[in-house]
Amino acid sequence: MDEKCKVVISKEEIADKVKELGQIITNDYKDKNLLVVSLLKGSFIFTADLVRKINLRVRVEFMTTSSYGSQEYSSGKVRVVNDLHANIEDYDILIVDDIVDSGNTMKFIMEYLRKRNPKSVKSCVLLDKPERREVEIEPDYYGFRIPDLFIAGYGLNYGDYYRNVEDIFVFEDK
Ligand SMILES: O=P(O)(O)OC[C@H]1O[C@H](OP(=O)(O)OP(=O)(O)O)[C@H](O)[C@@H]1O
Ligand SMILES: Nc1nc2[nH]cnc2c(=O)[nH]1
Repeated sequence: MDEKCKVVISKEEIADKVKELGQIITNDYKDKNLLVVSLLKGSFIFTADLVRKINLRVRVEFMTTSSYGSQEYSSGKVRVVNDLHANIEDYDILIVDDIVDSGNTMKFIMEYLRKRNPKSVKSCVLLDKPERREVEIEPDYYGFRIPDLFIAGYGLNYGDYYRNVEDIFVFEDK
């Protein structure tokens, strides 16, 4: 990272929060049949950390969704680039994503998966940006509420890069 970047949430704060979320989810899902559905690409790092803090027998599957392309605003059109092919009727689904911003992605995917008759569908995101909401949706679990900043790092991209940065940061000149 260079001097034009400012850390918004440090890797230490993220690690503490992920551990806390893992403990809450462990408790809430102890009598359920948990299937984590991770929305790529942005959630790959959060999912990898979160599922290791869930102390249960958990199945993990992935879908790839896209609505931003290289832009800083949602196109409003969510594309399922790679679908989930498993039969999910016996499972309690927890959709895991890095961020809820406009809400378009999470709302669309929750409705999309509900049509396949799972036992339950809930959402878990590390970041919630409520000021930018375009549709009505509240994540069931979230790590941090953040203001209207376009952030990167910890899985979130800027252009096609920066997903590997350990902290969550903003470019100060953007
Ligand atoms: O609430 P929304 O406005 O829909 O924004 C949230 C979505 O935007 C990002 O995905 P993106 O479409 O950029 O694809 P990516 O996962 O490949 O980064 C992010 O990973 C979420 O999935
Ligand atoms: N990288 C990145 N992707 C997003 N998708 C929705 N909001 C954001 C954001 O603030 N940063």
